[in-house]
Amino acid sequence: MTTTTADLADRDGDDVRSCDLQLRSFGTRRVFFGPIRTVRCFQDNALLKKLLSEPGEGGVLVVDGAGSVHTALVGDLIAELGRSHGWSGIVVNGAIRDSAVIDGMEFGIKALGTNPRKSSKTGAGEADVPVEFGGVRFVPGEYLLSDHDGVVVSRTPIE
Ligand SMILES: O=C([O-])CC(=O)C(=O)O
Repeated sequence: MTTTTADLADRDGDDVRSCDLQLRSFGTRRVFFGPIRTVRCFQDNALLKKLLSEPGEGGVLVVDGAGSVHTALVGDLIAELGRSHGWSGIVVNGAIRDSAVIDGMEFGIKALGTNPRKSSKTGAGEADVPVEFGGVRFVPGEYLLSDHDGVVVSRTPIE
């Protein structure tokens, strides 16, 4: 991977699909990319835990938690599930916890922030549907690159 999000912004100009949210970075993998899978949920993390327990095949899980930072959608155990199942990283429109541990993990996470309060575990939500936040539509099967400058989505694979 030599392409940066700034390269994609230059390539696509006004059409660049760059997320406007100023997400915080966690984990040692500060650059991650791959095909998109999605979960939409609200303060409930059973569904995303299920997906991260399946082979990730280098994908990026985009979690639309509706911007709620009231509960943590990801903690160190769920992050480790994703890392060990071959996911490249997770982008969360919501909060995480156990951030000190996650910061030492070879994994990539971007999230709005942190909150130690746990989420419910009913499985409510939807998987693999298009989600939208920060002015970007995240479409399952399209490609996402996250680096030091931001998060950008592309219809074509990023190399
Ligand atoms: O289980 C949770 O709700 C999140 C968590 O603490 C973890 O992943 O370690």
